[in-house]
Amino acid sequence: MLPTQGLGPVSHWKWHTLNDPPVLQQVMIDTQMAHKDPNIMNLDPSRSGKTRHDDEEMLAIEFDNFIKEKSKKMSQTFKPFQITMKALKMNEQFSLKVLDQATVYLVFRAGTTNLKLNIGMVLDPREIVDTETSDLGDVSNNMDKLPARTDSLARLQKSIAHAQHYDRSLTERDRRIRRSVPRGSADALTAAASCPLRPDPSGFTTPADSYCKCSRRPFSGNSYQDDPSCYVGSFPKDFSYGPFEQNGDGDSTSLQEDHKPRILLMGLRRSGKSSIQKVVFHKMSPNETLFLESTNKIVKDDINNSSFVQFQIWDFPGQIDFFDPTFDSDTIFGGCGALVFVIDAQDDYQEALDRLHQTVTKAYRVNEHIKFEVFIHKMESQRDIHHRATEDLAEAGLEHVHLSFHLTSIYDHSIFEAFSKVVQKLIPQLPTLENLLNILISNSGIEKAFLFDVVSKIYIATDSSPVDMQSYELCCDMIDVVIDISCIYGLILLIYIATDSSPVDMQSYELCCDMIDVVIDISCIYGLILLIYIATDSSPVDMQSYELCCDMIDVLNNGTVLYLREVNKFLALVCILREENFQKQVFELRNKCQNAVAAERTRAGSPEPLANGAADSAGAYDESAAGRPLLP
Ligand SMILES: Nc1nc2c(ncn2[C@@H]2O[C@H](COP(=O)(O)OP(=O)(O)OP(=O)(O)O)[C@@H](O)[C@H]2O)c(=O)[nH]1
Repeated sequence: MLPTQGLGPVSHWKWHTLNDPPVLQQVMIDTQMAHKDPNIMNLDPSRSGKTRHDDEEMLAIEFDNFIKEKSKKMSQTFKPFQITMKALKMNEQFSLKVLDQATVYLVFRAGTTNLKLNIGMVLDPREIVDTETSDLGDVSNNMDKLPARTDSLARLQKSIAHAQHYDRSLTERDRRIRRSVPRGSADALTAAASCPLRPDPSGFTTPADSYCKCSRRPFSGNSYQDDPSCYVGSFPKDFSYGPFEQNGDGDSTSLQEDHKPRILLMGLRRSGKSSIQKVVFHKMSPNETLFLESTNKIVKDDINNSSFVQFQIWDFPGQIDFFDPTFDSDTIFGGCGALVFVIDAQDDYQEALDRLHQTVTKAYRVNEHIKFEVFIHKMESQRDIHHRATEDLAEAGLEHVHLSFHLTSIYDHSIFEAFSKVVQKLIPQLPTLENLLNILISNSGIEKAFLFDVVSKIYIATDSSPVDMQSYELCCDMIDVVIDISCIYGLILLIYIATDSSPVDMQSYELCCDMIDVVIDISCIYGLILLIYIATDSSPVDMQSYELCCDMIDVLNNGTVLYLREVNKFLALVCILREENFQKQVFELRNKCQNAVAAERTRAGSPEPLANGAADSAGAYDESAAGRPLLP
C-alpha cells in the first residue's frame, strides 16, 4: 500500500492469518516498487523529487530477517482455520471486507460511487511459501488443479488458460511488431508482400522490374499479373464457392449446355446427402445440418470458382422415382461423371441397398462410364453393406460394375477424404499431378505432399505414398489456420509457433527468428511462401487458430514441419517433412536465391541493388543473412 503524507513512511500491511489483525510494517527494501509509476508517486507531495537513500545497515538486517522468516515459513505446516468475518478500513476510500477465503471484497467508496471487487481465492497452503510477494497470477489455487472436479471448473480453467495464453501472445506479438529500430527483414516483408509469383508474361519488363513490383502495400490484396482477380498472400475469410444455385428439375436446357463433370448425390431420404454437400462445399458446420430441410427437387450446385475443381453437384431428393415419366434418365445419367450413393448406416439399410441396386442398374444402362461411389455414411457397418451390394449386382449379371466404398461421416475428415477421391477420378490431369508430386518428394526429403483445393479442403492430388488420416487432418487444420490468420492480418508470411507448456528456450526462439528472415528473403524472389513451423510455445494470433494449432501439436511435437505454399487463389501445396530436411531445403533455396540475385545483377550490369529499398527484391534481400547458419 502506498501511504499518503499523513500516514507515515513507506509501509505495507502484513496479514499472516486471516483471524489476526493485519500489521502495518515499514518497508526498508522497496521490493514492490522497482518501477515507480510517476503518477502514483505524485500523489505523495512530500516525496516529490526526493529519492530515498537506502541505509546499508538496515538493509543487511532486513535481509537477514527476510531469510529467517522465509526458512521458517518453508518448514512450517499450514493448518486450515476458520475465518471470522472482518472489515478493515484501509484509507478514506478503500476498505476490505473478509467473509471467507473465497470472498474478500475490496470496496471503494467516493461520494456516490461505490465499487466492490472480490479478490478472494482459496489458495493451496502447500504451495504458498511467501505471502509477501505473491501475485494473483503467480500462485496456483484450487481452480488450477487437474483434473477439474466439475465441468464448470474445467471450462473455467480452460478459459483462464486461454486468456493467459492470449494475453502473453498479444504482448509477444506487440513486441515483435513494434520494433523500435526498423530491421531489414521488415523492409523485406514489405517487398515480399508486393512481389508477384511470376514475372510479367508480357515481356515488357526491365530486368529491374522482373522480380518485384512493390507499388502495393503489403496488407492489400495483391494480384497475379495474369489474373487480376486472384489474391496472393491472404485467403479471404469468407472463402466459399459462389452462391448456392437452385435449379429445378425441369431446367433441361442448362443441363445439356453444361459440359462440366457432373456428380450426382443420391440415396434415401435423410441419408445425409445435403449435409455432405453443405459441409464439404459450403463450410456448414456439422451441427447445423440437423436443421436442414428435406430436399424436394433436384438442387444443382456449381462448383466452378476453383482452378481445378470445376464440376457440378446435383443433390437429388430422397424419394425420387425413376419410373416417373418426368424423370429424364438419359439427360441425368448421360452427362454424369460420378454417382455418389449415400447409405445411412445407422438406419436399416436393406431399403437403401435395394435402391442402390435399382439406381446403379438404371444409370449403367444409360452411361457405362459413370464412376459409382458408395458412401457408407454415419457409421461403420460397411462390411455387410459392401458384401450385400456387390452380391446383388452379381446376381443381376452386373459383376463387372465396380463400386468404390467409402466410410464417411460429416463429423470428421472422412467425408472430405472420400470426396477428394471422388473428385480426383474426374480430373484428367491427375496422373501428371501425381507424377509431379512423386518427383517433388523424391528430390526434396518431403514425406507427404498434397495439392489442396483450399476452399473445400479436398485434395486434388497426392504422391503415391499411402495417405494416413492423421496427416490429412493435419494439413486440413493447417489450411484453416492459414486462412484464419492470413485474413485477419493480411500477412503473407507466418512462422507459427506452438507446443506443449514447456518453457520457451532462447535457442529455438532465435532459430525461429532466423527462419523468418530466411523465408522473407526467399519470398522476395519466389513470391509467396506461407509456412507454419511448429517449434515451441508462443504467439498464437487468435483463439481459433490457437485451438486448431493445439490439435496439431499432439502430432507435431517431434520435429515435423508442415509447409504450405499457395499455388494460386484456390490451390495450395501442403507438405509434411522432417525438420532437418526442411532446414536443408530452406538453406539450399536461400543459396539459389542468392545466386539468382547475383546473376541478375551481373546481367543488369549493376553491382548495386536493382532498385531502392522495399521496392526491390534484390534490395530487400539481406545478404548478410545469407551466410549465417540457420542453427545457432
Ligand atoms: N450422425 C450423423 N448424422 C448425420 C451425418 N450426416 C448427416 N447427418 C444427419 O442426417 C440428417 C439428414 O441429413 P440431410 O442432409 O438432410 O439428408 P438428405 O439425404 O439430404 O435428405 P433428403 O433431402 O430428405 O433426401 C440430418 O439431421 C443430419 O444432421 C453423419 O455423418 N453422422
